[in-house]
Amino acid sequence: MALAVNSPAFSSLVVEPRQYYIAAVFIVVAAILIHHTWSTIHYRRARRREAAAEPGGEQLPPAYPAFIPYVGNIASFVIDTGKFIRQATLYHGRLTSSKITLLGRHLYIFQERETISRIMRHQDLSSPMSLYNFGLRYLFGMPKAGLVPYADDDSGLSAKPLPGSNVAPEKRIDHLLHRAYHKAWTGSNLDAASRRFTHMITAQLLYDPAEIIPGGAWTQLDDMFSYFGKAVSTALIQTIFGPALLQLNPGFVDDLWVFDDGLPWLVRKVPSFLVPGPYRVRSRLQAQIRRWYAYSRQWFREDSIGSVADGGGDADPFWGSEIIRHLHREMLIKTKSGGDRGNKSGGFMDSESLSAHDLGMLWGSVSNSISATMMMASHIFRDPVLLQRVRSELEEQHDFSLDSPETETTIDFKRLWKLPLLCSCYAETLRLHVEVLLMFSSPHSDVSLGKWRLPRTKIALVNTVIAHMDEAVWNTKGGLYPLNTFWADRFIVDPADPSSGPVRPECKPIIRKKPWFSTDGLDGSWIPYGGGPSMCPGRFLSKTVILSTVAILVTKFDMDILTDQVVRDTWRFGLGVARPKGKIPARVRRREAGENPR
Ligand code: HEM
Repeated sequence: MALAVNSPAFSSLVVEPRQYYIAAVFIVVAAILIHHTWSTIHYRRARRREAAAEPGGEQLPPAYPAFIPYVGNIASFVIDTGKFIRQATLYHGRLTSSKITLLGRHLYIFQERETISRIMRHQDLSSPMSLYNFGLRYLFGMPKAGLVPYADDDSGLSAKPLPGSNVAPEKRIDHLLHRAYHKAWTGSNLDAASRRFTHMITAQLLYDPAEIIPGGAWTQLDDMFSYFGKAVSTALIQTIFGPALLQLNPGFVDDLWVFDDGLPWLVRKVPSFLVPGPYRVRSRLQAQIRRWYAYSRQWFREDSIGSVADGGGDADPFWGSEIIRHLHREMLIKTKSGGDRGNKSGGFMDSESLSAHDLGMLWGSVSNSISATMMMASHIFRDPVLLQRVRSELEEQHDFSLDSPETETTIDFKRLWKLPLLCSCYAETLRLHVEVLLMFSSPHSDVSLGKWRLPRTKIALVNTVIAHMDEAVWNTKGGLYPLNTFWADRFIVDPADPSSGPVRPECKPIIRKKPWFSTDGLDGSWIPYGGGPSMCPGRFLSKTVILSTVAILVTKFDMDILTDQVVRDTWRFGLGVARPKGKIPARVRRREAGENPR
């Protein structure tokens, strides 16, 4: 029997397009839910197997559940990276390690303390070149040609190339750079740079020709963070890069701040047609750096090095310091015609790429140091008792007081390093505020990390925040000083008080007579500068920058911070030392010699 097309029976058999869509959506949702349930069951089983595993049994960290295969955990990772990593590495209240998937790419997050210690001691692990490539390309705008030497180098950063690598010694860009940084900021060069910095920051903070903060009177600052932060930027840039860069480009420091604000867009790879601002300021900064190159190439002479007016040591008024001269000698492509284009006969990159590299170095050193300095200062100024204790320690143990002469550099950075309370505040600031995802990789062979294994070429992540908040390690004095709060004395071990010190009382030796600053027992737990061969080479200069600036601020200024609403900017997670969201208004007063402490 034939069915008429326009009959009611026929139309009841016809499926409307809308019904197709509904069925398709239903199938997709069902598939997503099935995948999530399956991956959750798999994850839990793996965790149970982990708990039952014999000691020494080595396995891959289990995959953290995701809704959609391939896409994996990308949405949670991008929206709130810090929160997601915490969730992915906590199982039944215990820190652990997991594999996550981001658009088909597998990453391994390791968070147990013992595993972090092993990572930091492992000679085959160093920062992955893919990280450098990502940072230099997307954050600092290095052209593709400049990235090639990084991509080609799988030899690691240590003096001995990684087993399995065949990179020629002169092409080992990772090692050559790391060695140069190390030389720049240790030994006599570190002493000279520290002296230059303390000299310049004293000048920046104590001489205020525009009288923005006149002596004696209270002045309201719209944002104390940016006012004092700019002084630190200027002093640190001059210490490393010399005075010419800023003299030629008076807007450079302001541009660097604007760039810093835009970095969260760049790190998420949001294209320039959607957010043109950060790309524009980045190009402007690179052009300013190249203008400085041209000027310094023209005027620098070997006998410019070491002039007393520029701070002596390795300083010169054009390139600033030996590390910058070294980078220009060794990194820039050498050509027969003497410029940086034409027939190549050595070096790694042209001026355009080098200006992206230098922008990265400028930002990395300046942004982290400013944030750490201002966070440490604001913790001290917020607590009048602590402020008084820090002032007294500086006066009694360092002879640095309100009455110290301002006409010369009065800060002795080596003595600052010996002040237990100041150093404890410094270490506690970094514990509380450094938010970095450390990355490690082994290009040639799988790496054994105790109970876990990291496959070759895969990337391992360590979140400093989780390590810095590990209840199993850190001392809270029985819960009196929770780990999400600032406890100025956390890093002081007092022989008279068995419950003192940074690590839980049951795991520390007490051997001295006087209270002292200590990071003993914190392997894999206090890692603001990373660890192992790739640890931050600027950490010693950074400590001097932070301690000397805070010493001057607390001694020579009074400050009332006018807001309690300091909210951590989660949008910036992973970009170094966390800084507050929004401005920090403050009432500031220059203290005058001879006046009584408040
Ligand atoms: C509070 C301030 C600072 C913090 C928290 C910090 C932290 C870090 C971290 C976590 C790394 C990566 C380490 C790794 O890959 O394992 C790093 C690398 C680096 N830091 Fe710092 N840093 C600070 C200040 C400085 C300063 C002042 C300088 C320069 C004087 C500097 C120069 C560098 C350089 C050049 C690298 C790359 C090292 C390499 O390629 O071998 N940092 N820093």
